[in-house]
Amino acid sequence: MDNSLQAVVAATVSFFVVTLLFAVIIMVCKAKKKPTQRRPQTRTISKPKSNFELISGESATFDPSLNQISMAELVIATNNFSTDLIIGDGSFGLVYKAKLNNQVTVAIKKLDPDAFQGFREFRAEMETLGKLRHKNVVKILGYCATGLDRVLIYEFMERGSLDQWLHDTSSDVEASKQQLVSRSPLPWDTRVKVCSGIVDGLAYLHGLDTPIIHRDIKASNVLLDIEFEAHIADFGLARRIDTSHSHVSTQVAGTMGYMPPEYREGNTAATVMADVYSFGILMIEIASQKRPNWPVVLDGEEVGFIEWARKMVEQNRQIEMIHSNISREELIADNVKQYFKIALLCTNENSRSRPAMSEVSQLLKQISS
Ligand SMILES: Nc1ncnc2c1ncn2[C@@H]1O[C@H](COP(=O)(O)OP(=O)(O)OP(=O)(O)O)[C@@H](O)[C@H]1O
Repeated sequence: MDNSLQAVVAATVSFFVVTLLFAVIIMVCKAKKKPTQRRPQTRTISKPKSNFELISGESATFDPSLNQISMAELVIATNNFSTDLIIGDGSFGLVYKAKLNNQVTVAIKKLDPDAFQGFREFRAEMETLGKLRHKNVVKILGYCATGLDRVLIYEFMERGSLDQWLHDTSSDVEASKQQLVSRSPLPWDTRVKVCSGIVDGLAYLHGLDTPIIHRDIKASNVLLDIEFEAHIADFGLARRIDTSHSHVSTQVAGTMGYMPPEYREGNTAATVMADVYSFGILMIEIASQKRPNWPVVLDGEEVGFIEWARKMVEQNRQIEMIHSNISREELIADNVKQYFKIALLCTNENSRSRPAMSEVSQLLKQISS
């Protein structure tokens, strides 16, 4: 090998040695930095607990002041989720009545881990309800998220849901009878009070900087406290809307009988006016105790719920629309007429002609005062 070839080989070998050395140095430096740079796989809120395991990013939009309650405490409080303590059975899981360590009685909703929807429900409730504060919106007191279990803890509503006061729901959950204060027909004034509470809750949601559309206003989503104050519950379908747009496009959501006519016409935009319509239907249900998704017999003919209401009002038969278990002596004819007038305004076929909830609140106050 001549001298020049030897020089080339030497230069190449030293180049590789130096490059290898640099690579090793860089790798060592990276390995040293790794522990401080790595992002945690799960995110926690304020007080991480050993059993706390949210999906990455799940907690990002929750109110940090919400209490994390351990599964161990819930198991003790519910006697291992005993069937004796069941007070409700919703589409996302069972609801239990229990007393926590701090002696506060609560309603515990254990979402069904098999249902994917259960996870969505958890997120939706935490992201919307978890941040709201209004006397007519049910409060979340805490939550538990461990493994696949998702549990929501609410303030306990002594008088259960409104539908239990309007319809025979005894077959739903027999045990609930022992857990809730006994029921008797609601007096007329109480019904108007319940309506006012729902209206004030909805006016609050719709009046937020980023308004919230509930999208599933119905009797089973209204809970009653000991004073018959209404609390809007179940925000699993709720949507926040950007105020720069009057609506958000979405899939049709809600419950048959309460859904506005624009949904039938294929207009799937979610607007606050859909809530106004559902509330109008609920007002008629509260007075008549008829179920909105069942046909009604009017003068020997079967008609739809809203058609029945409109025809009865046209014929000036408002008092007849009120369920027979309400004493006629309680009723003031003008107030009853005004009540159904408001209900029909809210259920106007044209969504733009429906009143805002703040307006409905004023109109209702005229009856209740
Ligand atoms: N905070 C609470 N206080 C008292 N009872 C409650 C509370 N939350 C729920 N319940 C009871 O549990 C029942 C089931 O509630 P849940 O919200 O799971 O379902 P739902 O609204 O009745 O039905 P769906 O989920 O199909 O809309 C209610 O009807 C009510 O009787």
